[in-house]
Amino acid sequence: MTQLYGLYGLTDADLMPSDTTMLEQVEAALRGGMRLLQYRDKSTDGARRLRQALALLELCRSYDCPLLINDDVKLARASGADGVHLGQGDGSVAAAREYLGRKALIGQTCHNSLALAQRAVALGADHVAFGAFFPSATKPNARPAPLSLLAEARSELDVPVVAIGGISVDNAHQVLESGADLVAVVHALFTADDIQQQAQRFARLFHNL
Ligand SMILES: Cc1ncc(COP(=O)(O)OP(=O)(O)O)c(N)n1
Ligand SMILES: Cc1nc(C(=O)O)sc1CCOP(=O)(O)O
Ligand SMILES: [Mg+2]
Repeated sequence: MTQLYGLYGLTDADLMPSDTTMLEQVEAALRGGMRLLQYRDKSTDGARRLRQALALLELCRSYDCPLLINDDVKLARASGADGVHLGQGDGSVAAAREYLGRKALIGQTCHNSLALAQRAVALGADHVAFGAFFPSATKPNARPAPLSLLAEARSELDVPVVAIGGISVDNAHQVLESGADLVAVVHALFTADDIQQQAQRFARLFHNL
C-alpha cells in the first residue's frame, strides 16, 4: 500500500500553459523529491485532459509517484491514474470508491471541519485535506482553517492528513509540527526559479521532523 507522506504538488494550467512546460515543471519537482501529484485542470477539453493525464501518469510512474486526478472520477479511471481528489461538491466519495475500486487513492477536501473528515473516511476516503492554512495566491477566496485542526485530526483520524493553502518553504514547518503528513502546494513550488531545488527544500522539511 502506498504510504502518503511528503510534498504533494498540484498542477496549474496558468503556470504550465503547454504539455511541455507542464511535464518539465512536474519532472523537476519529481527530481527534487515530490511524493504525490494531483492533475488539477479546470478546462473542458476532454481530449486534452486525457492526453495530459496519460503523459503525467507515464512520468509519475518512472519516479514511483502516485497521480491523482482532481474532480473527475471518469478521467481517473480512463487514464489509469492512481486515484482522485474530490471537493465537497464534486460527487460522492462512496460512489468514487465503488467506481474506482478498493486500491484507488481517494482524498477529499474537508475545509476547516473535522466532522467532514470523519464523514469522508466513513464513506471510503483514504486521506483527507484541510485548508486554507495561509492566504493562497492560487485560490484567494479559500476558507481559512486553523492550525489547531491538524493536531485534532491527527489524534481523531487514522488516515494521512494533507494541509493546503498558501504553504511555502518558510511556513510549512507550522503545518508539519501541527500534524500534517503531506503539504499540498501550487504557487510556492511551481513559480520557483529552480523547481527541483524548491522541491528539495520542501522534502528536507520532512527529513528534519
Ligand atoms: C489536496 C487538495 N486539497 C484541497 C483541494 C480543493 O478541492 P476543491 O474544494 O474541490 O477545489 P478545486 O481544487 O476543485 O478547485 C484540492 N484540489 N486538493
Ligand atoms: C486548490 C486549493 N484548495 C484549497 C483549499 O483550501 O481547499 S487552497 C488551494 C490552492 C493551493 O495553492 P497554493 O499552494 O498556491 O496556495
Ligand atoms: Mg474540486
